[in-house]
Amino acid sequence: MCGILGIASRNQDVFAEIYDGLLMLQHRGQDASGIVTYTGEVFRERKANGLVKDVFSASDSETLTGKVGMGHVRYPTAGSLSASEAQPFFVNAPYGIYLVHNGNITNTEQQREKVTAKYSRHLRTTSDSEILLNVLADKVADAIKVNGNADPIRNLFAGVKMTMERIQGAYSVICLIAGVGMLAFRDPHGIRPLSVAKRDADGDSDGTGTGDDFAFASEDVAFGINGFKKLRDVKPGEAILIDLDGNMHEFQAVEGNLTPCIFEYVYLARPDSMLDGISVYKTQMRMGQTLAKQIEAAGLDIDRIIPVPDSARPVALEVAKATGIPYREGLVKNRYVGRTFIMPGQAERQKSVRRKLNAIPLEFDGHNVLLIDDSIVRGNTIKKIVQMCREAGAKKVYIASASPPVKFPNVYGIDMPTKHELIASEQSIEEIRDELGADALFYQDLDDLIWAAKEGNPDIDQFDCSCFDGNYVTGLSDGYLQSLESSSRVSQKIKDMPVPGTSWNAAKLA
Ligand SMILES: O=P(O)(O)OC[C@H]1O[C@H](OP(=O)(O)OP(=O)(O)O)[C@H](O)[C@@H]1O
Ligand SMILES: NC(=O)CC[C@H](N)C(=O)O
Ligand SMILES: [Mg+2]
Repeated sequence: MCGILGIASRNQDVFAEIYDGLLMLQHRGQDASGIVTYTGEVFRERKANGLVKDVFSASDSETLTGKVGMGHVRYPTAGSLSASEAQPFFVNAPYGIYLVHNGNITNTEQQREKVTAKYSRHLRTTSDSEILLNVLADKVADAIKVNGNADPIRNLFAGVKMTMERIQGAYSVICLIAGVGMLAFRDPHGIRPLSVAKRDADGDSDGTGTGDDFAFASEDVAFGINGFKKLRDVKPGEAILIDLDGNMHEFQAVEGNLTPCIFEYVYLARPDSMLDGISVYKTQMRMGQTLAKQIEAAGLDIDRIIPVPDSARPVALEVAKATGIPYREGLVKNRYVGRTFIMPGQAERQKSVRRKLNAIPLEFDGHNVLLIDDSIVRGNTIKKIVQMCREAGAKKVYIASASPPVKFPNVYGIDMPTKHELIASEQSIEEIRDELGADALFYQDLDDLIWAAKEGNPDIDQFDCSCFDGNYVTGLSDGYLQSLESSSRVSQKIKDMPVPGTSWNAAKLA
C-alpha cells in the first residue's frame, strides 16, 4: 500500500493542502514522500526518502506553486528503496505526464521488455510504477496517432483503456497532464481504494460538478481536512479526468468487477475511513463479534482482554463486550515510533516492537490474559509481546488474531512477497502457538472476516483474500510466485537497514 492524493483547485495554490492531506495518509507509507504541482505552464516537484514532515518544510510552499497538484507516500513493494524510486514519476511525452501509484503490477517483466524494446523507451528505475507510466504514455501516443491531437481527453481515456488491457495487478493511479488536468483511474478489480471528492469553488453549490475544486485520495480521511466532500469511490475499470476549468469527465474504460483487498479493513486503512461504502471501523467491530464466539466456545479462564495498540482496539472492545471479560490497556505504545509491519527488514522489525510497546506490569502480574492483534504476519510483533507479558508476570498468555492465518504472499501492494517469511504458511496452528510461546491461539475464520466486511456493503460479491486463501483475483502467470520467492527482493536486500529518521534517508539508500 501507498497513499496517493491529488487536488485540482480553481483559485488557490494546493501545496499546503496536499501536505495536510498526505499527513492523513502517512500510515499507508513511510519510506518516501513526493509532491508535484502544476502552475498551468510548468511542473514543480520534490521527492525524497522519509516521512512527509521530514521531506517538506514551509519554505516549499514558495517553490511548489500551482493550483493543481498531487502527492505520494511510499511503502515499496517492487523495485528498490532508492530515493530515485520515490514517486511521482514523469515522462515528457506525450503532453508531459506525472504519475503516482498505489498497488503492485504483476506482469512488469513482460511490460518492461515491450516498452524498452518495441517502443524504444529507456527506464531509469526498477519500479513497477515507472513501467505503468511508460505503458500509459505509449498508449496515449498510439491514440494521438489515430485520433489526432484535437481532443486530448479522448486520447487520454483511450490510452487508459489500452493500458488496462495490458497491465495486470493492482493499481489506483492519479496523473497530472500538462495543459489538460488531473486524471485518476482504478484497476478493473478495484483492489486498492480510490475515491473522488468535490469542494464548491465558486459559491454556487449547484452540485453540477462544474467549475468546482476536485480531489482524489486513497482514503476519504484525506478530504475533510481540506473541506472536500466525498462524491463516491472511483469504480473498478473507470477513469475520471478533471480538466483545468474544473469540469469532471467520467469514462468506464473497461468492464469492472469490484473485488477490493480485504486486508485494507483488517490493518491497512484508518478506522475513520469508508472504503467502497464500508466503514473500516464497523468492520473491525464486527470482526470482534465473530471472534468472541470462538473465544467463548473455548471456555478458558481469562481475566483480561488486552489489545495490541492501536489497530486491534475496536476488535478487542467488541470481544470484551460480547464475552463480558474486562477490557484493559496493558500495553503502552510509544507514539514516536512508526508502524513495524511495514518497516522493511526482519531484524529492524524485531527491534522496533520492543521500542514501540511496553507492558504495564500490574495488568499482567498473576493474571490470565488474552492478547488480541489485528493480524499475525511474520509473527515478530506478537512473539515479542508474549515474552513481555511473561516478564511482567502473566500466568497464562492467550492470543487471538482478528484475521485468519496469513498463508500466501500478497502481490497487490503489501510487502508480504514470499511464503517462507509468513509464520502460518506451512505450520499448523498448534505449531504456530508453540513458536509464539502462547498458551492458546485463536484465528478469525475467513468466512467470518468476509461476513464482517460484506455486511457493510452487500453489493460486493467478492473480496481479494489472496493472502488468506491463495486465490489471486487477477490470475497470475505461471511461475510468478516462484520468481518472487527466488528473486532478491526489497525485504531481503535491506535486512539490516537503520530506522527511518536516523541514518535511513541519506547515505544507505542513495
Ligand atoms: O506478525 P508481524 O510480521 O509482526 O506483523 C503483524 C503486526 O504488524 C502490524 O502492526 P505494526 O506494528 O506494523 O503497526 P501498528 O502499530 O499500526 O499496529 C499489525 O498490526 C500487527 O501488529
Ligand atoms: N505499496 C504500493 O502501493 C507501492 C507502489 C509501487 N509498487 C512501489 O513499490 O513504489
Ligand atoms: Mg500492530
